[in-house]
Amino acid sequence: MKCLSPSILSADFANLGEQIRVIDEAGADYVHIDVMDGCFVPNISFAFPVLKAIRPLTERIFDVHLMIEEPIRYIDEFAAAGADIITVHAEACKHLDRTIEVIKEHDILAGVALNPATPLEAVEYILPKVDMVLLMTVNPGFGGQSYISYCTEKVRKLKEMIERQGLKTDIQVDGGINLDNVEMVMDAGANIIVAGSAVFKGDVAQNVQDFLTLMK
Ligand SMILES: O=C(CO)[C@H](O)[C@H](O)COP(=O)(O)O
Repeated sequence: MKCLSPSILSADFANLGEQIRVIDEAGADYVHIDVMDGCFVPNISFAFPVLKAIRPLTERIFDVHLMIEEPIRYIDEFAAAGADIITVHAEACKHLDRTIEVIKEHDILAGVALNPATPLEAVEYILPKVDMVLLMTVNPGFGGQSYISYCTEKVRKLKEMIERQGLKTDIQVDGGINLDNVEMVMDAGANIIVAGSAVFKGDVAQNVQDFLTLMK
């Protein structure tokens, strides 16, 4: 299953509700919600109040990417605010296994994310417990950066690791994905595509449709 997950970090916040309606009507599968704490990453974005405000606007999957230190402290709040998937960074968790367990207790999907330079071994043992691995393809913190080319090989190796373990874990890529490189990352094995600036710059509905056409 291939899914497009537009990152609202790049949306026009003054018209956030309207932008969510546009991506929903254009057929985006997920809404990617980047939560940043100014500590794990050098930027601060938004959290529960924004999730709660936009939750009634769409039934699309809320794909919540927590770029925060020790996310275990806030899993209950994000689940209550309407998250369908919560992804935490392996680098941000003292106890990754316990954090994943807490997400699963809410009967929602659990993901684990890795920064570009973090080796895949960091997820080897947790793979059977997670629904998705998010490979960052830029250094997290900001939209609009360029794709880091060594990440393509990393996606391929993750796909092999997943297959070796007999699993069907989703592979999400996030950062610098656009209409020119989306087929390359899908060929490498990614099936959940996050795109921020490539969706929200210009004609948002057309951009979603262009991605979905290439992702068929
Ligand atoms: O997680 C993120 C930043 O940390 C964003 O989701 C990501 O950068 C998407 O933005 P763009 O597609 O513009 O690169």
